[in-house]
Amino acid sequence: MFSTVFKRYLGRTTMANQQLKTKVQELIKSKPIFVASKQTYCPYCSQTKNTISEITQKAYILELDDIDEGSEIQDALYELTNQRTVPNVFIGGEHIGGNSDIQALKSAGKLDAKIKAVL
Ligand SMILES: N[C@@H](CCC(=O)N[C@@H](CS)C(=O)NCC(=O)O)C(=O)O
Repeated sequence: MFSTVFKRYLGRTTMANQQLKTKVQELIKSKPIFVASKQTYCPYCSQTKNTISEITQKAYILELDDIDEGSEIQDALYELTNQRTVPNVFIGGEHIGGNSDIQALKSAGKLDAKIKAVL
């Protein structure tokens, strides 16, 4: 009995996570710039958002600490990118990485063109 209930619960959970993962994948594909962020305590997120906002206001920003499904979305992003930390940035559907990757692109003089190419 317990095992049946547990399996049903697990099955639903897996399905929900798969649906969420698919939703996240769709967002990443459809948004020119996608940033998973945490607004309450993450200085790396602030720096990334500031850097991107110097180039465009069109970034799609998901504040994971501001939404109910935030931690499940963080799990989905981990499965998709092997990166659990925020910020987690995609440009034109391509996984860029975190703030250090954004700052490295900026320092190399490549961020501006990379962003403008997908807008
Ligand atoms: N090297 C990373 C550092 C990012 C980082 O450490 N982010 C922290 C928040 S400031 C994090 O994701 N901690 C785990 C969590 O919040 O779940 C980068 O450049 O983006």
